[in-house]
Amino acid sequence: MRSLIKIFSILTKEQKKYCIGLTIAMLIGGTIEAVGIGAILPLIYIMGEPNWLDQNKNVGKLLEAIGITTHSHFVVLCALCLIIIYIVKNIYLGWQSRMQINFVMKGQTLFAGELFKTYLSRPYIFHVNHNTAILTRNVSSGATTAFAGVLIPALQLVTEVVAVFIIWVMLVIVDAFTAIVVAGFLAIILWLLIKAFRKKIVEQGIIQNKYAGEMGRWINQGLGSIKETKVLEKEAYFAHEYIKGYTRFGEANRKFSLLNQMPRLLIETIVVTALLLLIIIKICQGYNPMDIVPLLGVLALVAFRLMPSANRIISITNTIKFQIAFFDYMYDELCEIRNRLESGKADLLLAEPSEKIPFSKELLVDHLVFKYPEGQHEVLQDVSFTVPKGSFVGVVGPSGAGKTTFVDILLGLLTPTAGKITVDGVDIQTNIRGWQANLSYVPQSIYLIDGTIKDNVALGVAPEDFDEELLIRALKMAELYDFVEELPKGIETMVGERGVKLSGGQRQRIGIARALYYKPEVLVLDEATSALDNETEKSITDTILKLKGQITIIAIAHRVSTLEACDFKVKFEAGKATILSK
Ligand SMILES: Nc1ncnc2c1ncn2[C@@H]1O[C@H](COP(=O)(O)OP(=O)(O)OP(=O)(O)O)[C@@H](O)[C@H]1O
Repeated sequence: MRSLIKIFSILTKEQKKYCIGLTIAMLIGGTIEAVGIGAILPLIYIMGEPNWLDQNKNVGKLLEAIGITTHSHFVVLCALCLIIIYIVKNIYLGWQSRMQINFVMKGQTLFAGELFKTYLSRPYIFHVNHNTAILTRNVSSGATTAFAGVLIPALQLVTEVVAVFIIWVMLVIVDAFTAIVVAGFLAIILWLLIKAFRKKIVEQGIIQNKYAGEMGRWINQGLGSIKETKVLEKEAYFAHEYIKGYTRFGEANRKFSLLNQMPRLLIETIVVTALLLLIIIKICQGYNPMDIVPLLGVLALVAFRLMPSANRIISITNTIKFQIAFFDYMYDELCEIRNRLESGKADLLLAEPSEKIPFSKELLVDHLVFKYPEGQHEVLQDVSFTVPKGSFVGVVGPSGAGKTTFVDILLGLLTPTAGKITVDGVDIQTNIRGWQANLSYVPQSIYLIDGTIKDNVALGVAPEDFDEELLIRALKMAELYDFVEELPKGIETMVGERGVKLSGGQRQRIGIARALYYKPEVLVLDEATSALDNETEKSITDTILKLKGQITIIAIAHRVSTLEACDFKVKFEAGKATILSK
């Protein structure tokens, strides 16, 4: 019940309405199902009673009116009615399944998309602290678990309980006392079994969930660094770690499947044993076996009608319990999505590019302090300097000095612990998107999508906004144009996953072309030319320098040649920054 309320609470108002409609449809479906099962009994009864029409004169008269006078004709009529009941029942159940599948698929698609949006929009520091494999698992399985793993089983549980109740009422009509005693007996067994297995099943759900993430992590790590994996001959290591995770994952699934089978076998054993014990006791008490046949017949009928439903109830309850750990883990995020969808703010999450913050004078780094949430000490301590618009600033310093951290703050990815960066007096933190609209960034390692050169340079640009002239200009500036021109497919050449079909230097130059395509006001380079040979590096630096004065360049670099033309250098060391004139 708690799960049902919880799962219901993640739905939007519209989904709740649909869900209530679906529940009603499922209840009707359950009733029709029960009626379908029950309807066979009267047919069998009538077939065994050749004098039925004589005993029920009123019905007989009615049937006469439609030309049915013999018992055989009456049986044929009943059979035809049953055929119609079954056809109608199954058409209805087919329609109900369609409704159910539509609801699940639409809900899953909506929530999975929103979950991906949620993660994309989380601050950079969230991604620093979260493993991508876990986020991938959440996006791909979170919504499926909520809808197909918990919500639908919960609705099935409700309908199953109602169907059982209807079957039970029908059995009460046949033999009230026996139906009540057997149902009470089955209910106690059911309750005891659900209680006995609950803890173990939840435990296995937690384990399965944990190792699903672990497996993803080892796949990413092994395949993501395939070169190192091969050269260091670590194939066996990654395979072993993955298999270790999969074994635990498989073990949890195996235990769950076993635990899920147990109740069915136990119920059957208990019910059959109880019936047979009853025979033995009655015979020991001196009853004639023939005398106990009628009682046993009814008992067996009640027990065997209710047993499959009892099994289904346990199986559905167990499935929910198995999934509930992951659902609970995802609950807050799913609620957050619901709130966003209901407030109509879903589209604001991935906002359109904002208006640029005007940048006409200077960029001021003002007493900047930064400490990583899980870091031991301040990486930046009271860093201050000014970058006039149009200047070229070199950022230098030993490894681990905080250069990338500074750049990440400048890019609006990290929030300073204290101090600020202002653009013409406006704190960038007050309008990060507006500030980012001025920026282009070339990181140390470029991430290329598995698309064409054009897709990678004009990344995310809609076909109607694509500007070929800008692309050619950017390729020329990044010293890539000649290379691309020689390719049979030119800018339509596929680069392979993460650009595996290109050299390191070509990948780097695509990154530079990508940054230049957007005609930024501020170009931030983090070791952007370090993968290039001296000649190409010089020629790209010269091209970029032609932009000097028009755009502001902030470049982390180690090579003296890259920094030759800079206006001044900022040296980071032990958290402090000092200005070095060229
Ligand atoms: N997520 C993090 N949590 C805690 N500490 C971190 C985190 N990321 C970086 N650091 C620490 O912050 C310090 C500065 O790192 P940063 O990457 O900014 O240095 P860097 O000057 O760019 O080095 P390099 O030239 O080697 O790239 C390092 O001591 C690093 O260990």
